[in-house]
Amino acid sequence: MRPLSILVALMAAAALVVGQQADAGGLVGMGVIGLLLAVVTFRSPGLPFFLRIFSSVFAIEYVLFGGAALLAQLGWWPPELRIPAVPTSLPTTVGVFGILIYAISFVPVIARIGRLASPFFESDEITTANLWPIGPYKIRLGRLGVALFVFLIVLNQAQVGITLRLSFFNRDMYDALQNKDAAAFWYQLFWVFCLWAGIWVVSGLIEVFANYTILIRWRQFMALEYTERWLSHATHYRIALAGSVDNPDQRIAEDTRSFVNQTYNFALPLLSQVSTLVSFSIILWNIPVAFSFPGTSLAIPGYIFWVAFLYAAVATWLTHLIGRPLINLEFEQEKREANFRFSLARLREYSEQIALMVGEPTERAHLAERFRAIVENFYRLVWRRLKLNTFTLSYNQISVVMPYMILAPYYFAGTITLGIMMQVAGAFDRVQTALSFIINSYSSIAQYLAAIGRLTTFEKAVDEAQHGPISEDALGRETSRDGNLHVGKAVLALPNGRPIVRLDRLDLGQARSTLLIGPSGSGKSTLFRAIAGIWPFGDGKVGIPADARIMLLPQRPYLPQGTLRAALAYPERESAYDDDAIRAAMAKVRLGHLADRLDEIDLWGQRLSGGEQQRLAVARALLSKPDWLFLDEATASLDEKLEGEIYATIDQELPEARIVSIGHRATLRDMHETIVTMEPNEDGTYTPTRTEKTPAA
Ligand SMILES: Nc1ncnc2c1ncn2[C@@H]1O[C@H](COP(=O)(O)OP(=O)(O)OP(=O)(O)O)[C@@H](O)[C@H]1O
Repeated sequence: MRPLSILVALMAAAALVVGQQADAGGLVGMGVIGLLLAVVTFRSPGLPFFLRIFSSVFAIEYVLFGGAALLAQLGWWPPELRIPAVPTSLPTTVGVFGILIYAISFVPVIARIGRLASPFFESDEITTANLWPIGPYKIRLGRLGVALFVFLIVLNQAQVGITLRLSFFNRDMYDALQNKDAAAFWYQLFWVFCLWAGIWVVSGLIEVFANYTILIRWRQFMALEYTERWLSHATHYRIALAGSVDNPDQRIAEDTRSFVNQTYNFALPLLSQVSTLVSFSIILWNIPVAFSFPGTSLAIPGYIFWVAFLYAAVATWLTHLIGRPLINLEFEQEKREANFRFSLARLREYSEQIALMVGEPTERAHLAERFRAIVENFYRLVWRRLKLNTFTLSYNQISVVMPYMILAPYYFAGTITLGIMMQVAGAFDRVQTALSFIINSYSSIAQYLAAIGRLTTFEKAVDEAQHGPISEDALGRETSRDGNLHVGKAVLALPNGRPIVRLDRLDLGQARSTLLIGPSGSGKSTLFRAIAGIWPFGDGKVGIPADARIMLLPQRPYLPQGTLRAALAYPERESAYDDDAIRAAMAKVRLGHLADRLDEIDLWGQRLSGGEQQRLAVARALLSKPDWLFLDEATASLDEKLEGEIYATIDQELPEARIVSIGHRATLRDMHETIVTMEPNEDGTYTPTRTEKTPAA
């Protein structure tokens, strides 16, 4: 950025010197703006990367256009080019844009957009791009993103240039019509129009391709990045426990898409609207139509421009007043839609349980309730949109005739030609469309802001789960040196802060197997969760032997989508174990009858019986051979005999592993060396206490 800011400063200084000598106010203005631009360009490394892209583009354009304007001023502009000389207003305008970007970066919502959008453009990931005619080549994803984005910015500005050129075609064509000059008319139509319209079409096609490419890559990057952060360190579980954000799935799937599309759909059109505004404003400013304050001879410079400007500015302000409540309504709508989807997904997941309980009427009522919430908010949205549309539609209609109403008296008086009137009508339309960009896209702005809000709260929740009050560090981990696993000086609490387990020290692993028993709700599973490092509420230390591999089998194991083999290998990949090892493990947990269906894809979580699912989970442990195996009522669905056999298998197959079980059955006592009981305290908490082992009755 530094070399660029020096270049800008040099150009500004040159403009000031030449401007001063030639007494050219335009050049002096360009120089002053340039100096300011040099300062903000110098400071722009402090901006989010995404905004820096814009500010660099403007700084480069300032230098290029500024150089051209300077040449023109010095009379060195080559006439052979047959291109009109660059006016000083062009570099001045892009300079103002550059300064504006810096200024708006302090607006909180813009800073937030910059922060959310930047990681894609900074990504170091290597990817393959297919660029015709070069073919596929490797490039950093961030670089590809920046290249495409800059290309699209420049293309958009070029398109503004083409529209500007076509507005002159309009003027010349109407003048030819008015003068009944057939040759000039056909020349304009065939040569001027066809050429520029052709360029316009081709640039539009290129834009569509570049646009879709950047959008899908950007979205892919964001969705994967959010998924990774959500999944790492059991963040998804902790966020759900803390209840800090609703529907994270919607945020990853829908809001990233909405953010990427809308950021693009606002940034570029906004840029081209502002460029349009500036370039067509110049046309309006120079229209030879005078208006004096009544009773005086004081003329208003740029009268038509001011009319267009005030007309659109007042309308934009009114739109904002009418449309503001849409932002919250859109936010609420998305939330209610996501709640409805979530309820449907849960119904599918618990389909069997619901069918067995004949819970369909209750489910139907619940779903109807959720949909009623959608409809309720939807009507509020429609009502608000109706109010907004009443205004915008009327406004758009009035805008069609507005310029003619203003200009007709001048045309009839012969002050302006038909061509000029038509050109001004077109320019008026462009200027007011550019200014009413906000008016016409207020609903999408509301949706955009809602998506930004949801992504920001999601990021905050992820951050808290990883570094804040509900992070892994809440119940700190340490390395145990004696080979045992211990929990020391700990208080485990509920999400609302109520303590449920207190203990000074609990050592596990001195005995090969330990059974944890106690009343229901006394915090046994919570203690397991704390040992696994996923319970964020409370205080204390959990000591784990270095490099110890821990596996925890819950009462209801999770079976992923896909083949039975994938379910057995989970959490490893499907191909992690060879066929023989898998079949042997299945036989040991009495699942041999399923050995032929290993590669069948099914909803295994709904297909297998509860006992089969629990044995499948034990087979995972046999395959993975952990150092520590925690079973949280992991065999509760088996009959006592089978449970005994499974424990004997674990004993035999994992001779090195330490086993810790939670279970209520008396027969389990015989299968463990020591017993730890959750003893009640006076304050309603429980403390795990080692107890004498008495044989089962
Ligand atoms: N996410 C949660 N939010 C609020 N309360 C919770 C949460 N998880 C557990 N609890 C509460 O914490 C207490 C201990 O639960 P835990 O599952 O640890 O008990 P447990 O001893 O394993 O019970 P059981 O023998 O019935 O399985 C219970 O009162 C339970 O309702």
